[in-house]
Amino acid sequence: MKLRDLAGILPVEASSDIAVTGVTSDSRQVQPGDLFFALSGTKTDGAAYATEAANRGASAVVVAKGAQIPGVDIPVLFANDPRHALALAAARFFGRQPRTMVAVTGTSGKTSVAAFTRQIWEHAGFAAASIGTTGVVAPGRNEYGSLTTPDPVALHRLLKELADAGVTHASMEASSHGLDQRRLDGVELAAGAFTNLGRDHMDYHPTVEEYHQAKLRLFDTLLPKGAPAVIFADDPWSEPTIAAARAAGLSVLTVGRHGTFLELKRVEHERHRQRAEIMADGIIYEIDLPLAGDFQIYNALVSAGLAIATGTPAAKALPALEKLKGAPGRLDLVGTTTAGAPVYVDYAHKPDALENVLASVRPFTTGRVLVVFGCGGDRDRGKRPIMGEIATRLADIVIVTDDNPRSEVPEEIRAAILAAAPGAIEIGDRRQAIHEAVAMLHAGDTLIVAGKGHEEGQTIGTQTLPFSDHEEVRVALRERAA
Ligand SMILES: CC(=O)N[C@H]1[C@@H](OP(=O)(O)OP(=O)(O)OC[C@H]2O[C@@H](n3ccc(=O)[nH]c3=O)[C@H](O)[C@@H]2O)O[C@H](CO)[C@@H](O)[C@@H]1O[C@H](C)C(=O)N[C@@H](C)C(=O)N[C@H](CCC(=O)O)C(=O)O
Ligand SMILES: Nc1ncnc2c1ncn2[C@@H]1O[C@H](COP(=O)(O)OP(=O)(O)OP(=O)(O)O)[C@@H](O)[C@H]1O
Ligand SMILES: N[C@H](CCC[C@H](N)C(=O)O)C(=O)O
Ligand SMILES: [Mg+2]
Repeated sequence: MKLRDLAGILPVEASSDIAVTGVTSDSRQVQPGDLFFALSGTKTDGAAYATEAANRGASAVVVAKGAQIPGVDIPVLFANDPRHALALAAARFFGRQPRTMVAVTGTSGKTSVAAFTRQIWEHAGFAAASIGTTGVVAPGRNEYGSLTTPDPVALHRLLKELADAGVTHASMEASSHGLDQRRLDGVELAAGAFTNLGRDHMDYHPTVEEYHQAKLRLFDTLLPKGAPAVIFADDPWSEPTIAAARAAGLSVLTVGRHGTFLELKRVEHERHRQRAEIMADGIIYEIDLPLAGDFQIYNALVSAGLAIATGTPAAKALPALEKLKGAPGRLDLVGTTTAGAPVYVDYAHKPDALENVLASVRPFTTGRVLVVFGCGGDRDRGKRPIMGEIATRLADIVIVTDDNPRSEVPEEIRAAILAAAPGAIEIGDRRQAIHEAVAMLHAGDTLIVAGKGHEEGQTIGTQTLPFSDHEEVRVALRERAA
């Protein structure tokens, strides 16, 4: 590609035949010929690395208008919004994406909705992929992920690979960080979805309103006019989201008890399944959803809404719900004690999710609900006492442990939770906490190990040690049975 091929995105001269052999926003990754985007970030300013990028052979550098930049002997291009320009440039550079792409935002349920939408499409016969917190899943491909919404360069490289491999449909998670940092600005979206809004990432967004505004970018900025916006209708934040989507000229499709596109007429929650009556276009579908957790029917409705909105007939999409498999680590039944007490691993690491998961196992627990959880270090400190209070209110036995303390002192994180969790037991070592909890189980009890879900490591300081809640639960159950 030539620099002039980025016309319309960057102020390039029509005659600029400088070769661009890649795009990157990290000076450490610059290869000769790359176009370097100097981004101002949360820790540092990429402009400070322009010289390093030039020394490594960058073809040109893009900086924000008005930014201070050291003198370099390569062309310097100015952009109003360099992150937006990077996303568009990455899309143009890689050039291909699956034809039908959808993105889902919301505080909880994104990973589940992305996974369910892929499964419904697969069921309808499409080559489909999902991209998000748990990684990339596509035909012949299943990779562990890191970011929920990958950075634009990684994202568009991936989208090209998927398209080249014949994937026609892809669902992705749009995190509030991803939306705010313009990571998906270059993706052509056929539809978008909203699940719900609760407290999350208060270390990044100053207020809940601003957090909501970041999520709304999907609807008011990214989706093309007239595109379908599938919105869960029963959340306190549904109304303002619907209003914003309408104002942006989208075709609003609501799902849930208050939904008109997919109306939930009746639902019976059972321990490992939900039986639901869903009305679509005047026809009632009786669905037996094989997943634990009251909230999964809502995620299933949003997913079916996305599949139908992008062309899968309701008569195919809704029956596909009967075959859904949960995303890894989302109210995932790992095993039961010999007396039949179930142990679930769940990714609830924020207040609303913890509240939902504990509330949804209570009706099926004749004995006690036990919960093992902690809060991540270098993340929102405000949620710690809130989660302590929720656990104490909704569980009978609360064990507070560590969950990725990162650079913080683990005892201090635990103390912040314990301050609002009278009677809770403190066991810092997560392995020991899980083993002790499993040892406490009697017939009729339910244990939830919350916070890490699919994660495969425990980050202490800057080191990530291998750790899996699934594995520890399995070992503890085996030891107990022996
Ligand atoms: C806080 C945050 O979101 N940071 C993201 C952001 O980094 P940043 O721009 O703030 O980085 P920075 O360190 O200040 O550096 C500024 C710029 O200088 C560049 N640089 C830096 C050093 C150098 O030597 N040379 C150089 O060029 C950097 O590459 C960067 O472009 O942009 C980077 C590129 O896209 C991301 O990798 C990075 O994610 C970090 C690793 C992260 O942990 N993000 C988490 C919080 C996150 O995004 N989470 C969400 C939601 C999770 C969920 O709830 O599911 C997600 O989507 O995963
Ligand atoms: N619709 C929902 N409403 C409330 N809680 C939910 C819902 N869906 C999932 N949860 C809870 O949130 C946890 C995370 O679910 P999921 O991974 O699907 O959401 P997410 O939005 O991708 O979260 P993250 O941003 O952490 O990746 C689940 O383990 C469950 O406890
Ligand atoms: N993507 C989220 C996941 C947090 C999961 C929890 N296990 C923690 O480490 O806090 C984050 O990085 O904030
Ligand atoms: Mg997710």
